[in-house]
Amino acid sequence: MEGFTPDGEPERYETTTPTLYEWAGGRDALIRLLTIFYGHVLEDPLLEPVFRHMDAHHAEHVAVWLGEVFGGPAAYSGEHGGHAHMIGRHLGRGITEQQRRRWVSLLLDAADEAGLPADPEFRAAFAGYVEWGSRLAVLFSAPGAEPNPHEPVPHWDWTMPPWQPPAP
Ligand code: HEM
Repeated sequence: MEGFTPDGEPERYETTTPTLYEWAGGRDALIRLLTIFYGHVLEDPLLEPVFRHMDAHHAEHVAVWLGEVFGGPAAYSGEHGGHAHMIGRHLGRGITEQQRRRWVSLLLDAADEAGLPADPEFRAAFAGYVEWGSRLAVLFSAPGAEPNPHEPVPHWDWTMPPWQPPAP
């Protein structure tokens, strides 16, 4: 990475950028986030009918998915059926744009409530993924959609890495 000395001279230094998973707080933080989120989903008139019969472990499974996407353990691929399984859970559901918007809005609110890092860099990456992924969910769920089940679980990264002080 390149920075500048106090005299304005270029200076090179090494930093290790943490994964989004680590920055978020790891598994516990994601479980807290998704538990809070799906609690609110079930109180929401637009989303409750969609999630009324969700699996008892749904929040945990989506936390594991997000963990893998954000650079944590590849546990969704290893233990939960990977990308193909996630796609299969959305097929034929006909998710509307209004429902997608509400889903995104509640998840961003839940990030505050769960105390996820509020720095602009983390939230930009988080919101970017949620916007992208939720639009894909709408496409996967549309009548006649035939998404490719062989794709791997996506990996999301910083759009703008967090600033970290140079190593001494
Ligand atoms: C970034 C966006 C999204 C991600 C990452 C995501 C992720 C997932 C995953 C991983 C599963 C499978 C969970 C398991 O293995 O048991 C799932 C299921 C499901 N998703 Fe999504 N999803 C997204 C957006 C949405 C949206 C916008 C809706 C609807 C408004 C939705 C509705 C559902 C439903 C109804 C299920 C099945 C729940 C059950 O019966 O257990 N998803 N989602």
